[in-house]
Amino acid sequence: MKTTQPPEIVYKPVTGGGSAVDLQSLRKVHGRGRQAVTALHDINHSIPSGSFTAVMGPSGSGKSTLLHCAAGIERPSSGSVTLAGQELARLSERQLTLLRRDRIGFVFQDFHLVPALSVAANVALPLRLAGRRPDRYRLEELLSTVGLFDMRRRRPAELSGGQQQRAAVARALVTGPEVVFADEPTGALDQASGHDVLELLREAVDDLGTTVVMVTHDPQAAAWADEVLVLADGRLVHRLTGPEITVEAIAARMTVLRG
Ligand SMILES: Nc1ncnc2c1ncn2[C@@H]1O[C@H](COP(=O)(O)OP(=O)(O)OP(=O)(O)O)[C@@H](O)[C@H]1O
Repeated sequence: MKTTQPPEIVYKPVTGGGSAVDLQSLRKVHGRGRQAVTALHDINHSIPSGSFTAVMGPSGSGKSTLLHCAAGIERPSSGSVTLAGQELARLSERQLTLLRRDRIGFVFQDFHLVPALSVAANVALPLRLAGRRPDRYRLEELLSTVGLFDMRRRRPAELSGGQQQRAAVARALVTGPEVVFADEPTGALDQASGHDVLELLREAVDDLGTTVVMVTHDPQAAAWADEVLVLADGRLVHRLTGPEITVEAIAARMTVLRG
């Protein structure tokens, strides 16, 4: 019997100047009927390849929903998302899983490290899951970059929160992803540890050409970005770029929204 396999993804490399994430008329409704909540209304935005974007907005404004739709974790209700050159609606679940595994990195507020594995094994995990043998030299270089080489044999519980998050950033970068999505990566950290994590994300953009998209509540964290998107009630209500981005300007914008 002839079986029809979904075609493997043909990756279009995202080249300089292109967009890493493209959102067209993106709309997301959670739930149905009377329970329905429109979390995103008609969002149009392109995130340039090799840039650092911060997504801000009051609680419930749609930040996580935007991140999840852009990363292919949630399907939009309508509109389109193009991520790393792929229009997500055209991909099967398996293709989407492969795209996320091979081309995308994730960093979460609460680290999501595997407690039973060493730091080195946690960092190498995305490669193992992809059936790729980690290159020892590259892995050690990455562990050194995030300042964890000497701690590589420890378990996550033997690290501070900041060290755990640096391990999580290394894990997100180990496959050489085009886009890293970070959901409140400094939310559980003190200021000094948060600074270290933001510096690593900034270096990934500047040195490796990675695109970083980060949800944050913190104007200090958002000030590391090249562009700050501000959401309110599921709409993109403001953008700050370049010299407009200062901690004070971001904080002032958030204060206006909180009323
Ligand atoms: N699974 C869901 N089912 C129903 N409503 C949802 C669901 N997820 C989110 N929502 C609603 O969608 C809206 C946007 O939620 P979202 O989590 O994206 O906001 P957020 O800006 O990330 O909030 P926070 O800063 O509090 O994390 C909110 O009104 C929320 O209650």
